[in-house]
Amino acid sequence: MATKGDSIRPSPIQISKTSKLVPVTPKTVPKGTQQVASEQDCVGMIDEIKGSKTYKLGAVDLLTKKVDLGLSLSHPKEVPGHVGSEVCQDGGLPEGSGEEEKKASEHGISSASAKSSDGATGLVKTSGSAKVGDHPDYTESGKSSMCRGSTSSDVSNESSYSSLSSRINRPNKTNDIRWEAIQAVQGKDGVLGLNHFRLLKRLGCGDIGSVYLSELSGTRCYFAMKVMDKASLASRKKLLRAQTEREILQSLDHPFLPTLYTHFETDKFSCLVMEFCPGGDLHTLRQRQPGKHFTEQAVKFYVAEVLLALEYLHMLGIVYRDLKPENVLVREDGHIMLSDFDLSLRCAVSPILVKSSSHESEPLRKNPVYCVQPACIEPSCIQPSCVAPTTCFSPRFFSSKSKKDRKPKNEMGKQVSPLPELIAEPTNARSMSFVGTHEYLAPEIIKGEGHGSAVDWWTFGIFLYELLFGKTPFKGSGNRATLFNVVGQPLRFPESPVVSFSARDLIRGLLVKEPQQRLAYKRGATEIKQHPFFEGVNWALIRCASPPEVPKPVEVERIPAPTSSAGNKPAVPATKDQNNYLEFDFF
Ligand SMILES: Nc1ncnc2c1ncn2[C@@H]1O[C@H](COP(=O)(O)OP(=O)(O)OP(=O)(O)O)[C@@H](O)[C@H]1O
Repeated sequence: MATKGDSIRPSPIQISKTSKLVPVTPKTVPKGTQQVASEQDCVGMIDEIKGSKTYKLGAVDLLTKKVDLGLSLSHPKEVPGHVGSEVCQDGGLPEGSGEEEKKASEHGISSASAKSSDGATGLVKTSGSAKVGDHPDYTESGKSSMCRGSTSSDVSNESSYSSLSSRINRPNKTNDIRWEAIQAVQGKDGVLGLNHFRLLKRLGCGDIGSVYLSELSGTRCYFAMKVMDKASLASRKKLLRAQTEREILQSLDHPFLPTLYTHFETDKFSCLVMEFCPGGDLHTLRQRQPGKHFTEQAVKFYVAEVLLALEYLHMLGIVYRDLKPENVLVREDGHIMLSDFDLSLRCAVSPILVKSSSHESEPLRKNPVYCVQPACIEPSCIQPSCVAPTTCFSPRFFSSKSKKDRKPKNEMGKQVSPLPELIAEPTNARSMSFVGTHEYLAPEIIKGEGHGSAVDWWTFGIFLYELLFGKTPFKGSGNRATLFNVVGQPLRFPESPVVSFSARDLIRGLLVKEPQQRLAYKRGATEIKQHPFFEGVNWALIRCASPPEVPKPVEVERIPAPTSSAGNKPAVPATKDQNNYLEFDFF
């Protein structure tokens, strides 16, 4: 949600492996961490990318020249960072939730998802405002709905699937009032649809859809609903991306990753209902800091949480591939949520328990403790309850003691690493896709050498650098120059702000151009957690630590719903064809 700020990045790029990316040989682009690639080498490399068919479709036009495609967006103010390859074609706000079935069907909502006749009752007819985060009045238990299937005969297969998927047990959501509210409505009405929600405000627009702040009608439970226009996805060949994102979201249950409360389809739209993060994203938050960079303590907090999220994803065989501050959202409690999985790669993973909770160190190649299935790429194969070690955090996150008061290292070791050590690094994954955001692209992606999970550790290094210094290390005057720098320029640190030796040392370890030499290549997040930068972090309990900043509750204006006599204005916003989104027209 990088709506403001001085550095608006282009949207990520993606060229699938079917594009004719010709890997650059070591001869053309020198390997090694400190070698400098000549401009000629990189020109050759980029020309080869440019020559591919996919390039001509637009995605990598960003490498060499600015394309205006993204500038035709209807809401340029709301979608900065998206001057990239694709126009946001989500078709605007979907049909009015809570509107009568007739109107809904006129505008493309299937009778299945719009069938609830009490949709209108969900419209709040009082004025005033409510704070997001207030506990809802809603008290009905959803538990009885857990085993009830949809009774609707006209729901699509996908809708039925979504209602089933939302019943997956998620231990992290046991006491979540939103979860219960969704379950209760599902139990009452069967499959959820747009008519169950009030779309209050557009939060932003990505490459494959728009995200709206939504209220589950009558519950004061707020969600972020990602709405994707299916026809647009199909015509732009983005269906697979959308499906990947949905399947990944369905498999997650982690405090720093999004909860997918439900998913449903209408004739026209595919909708993902997720947790709403009122704190915006770290890119926007960083711009508000003095000097436009975070303090080292704040950085330690944010990157530690991101690290745990990445560790969990790797355990599931998911290479995230798009880490950047824009994708790290701040929840209402100030903790983070990594969002946006449409560029992620799913692959096989073979977790190895290298150390049990005592300090044994013999590698256990069988995995009796964890039940992540080796080589299982289907999220449904993974039991969320098997990954408990990554879900606990520390109330005393930062060591507040002075150096002389600190316990000897071995005692600290006992305090901070009592957990078993598990390596679940999908290092053998190989993708030839050209995906990511220029300033964050790993050298092996740019060189087309094939990449695996080590790209996430590279981007983690860039992310750490940007939060600390307020800029990324290899940014050039344009995208092309940035790519040259990533591949060939050595890492340098600015003189200010002053950053600790351990932070710089960690960045140096992560931003090694050769993936095999990079920190965490072999043992994943475990290697990073043990770096002195994180000394004193109690990984098991970070969730209870005080965040650097807790967002103010968002005021949601309760605009009275129009009565049926106020019908001279359309109850739904205009579509993009009318080139005029009327977001608040109805609400
Ligand atoms: N759960 C959420 N809570 C609050 N805002 C969100 C949430 N999810 C997404 N957003 C905001 O909505 C906007 C669109 O998000 P979305 O994930 O669709 O795309 P994106 O991250 O901009 O990029 P991409 O093009 O890779 O999909 C972003 O600005 C994001 O910050």
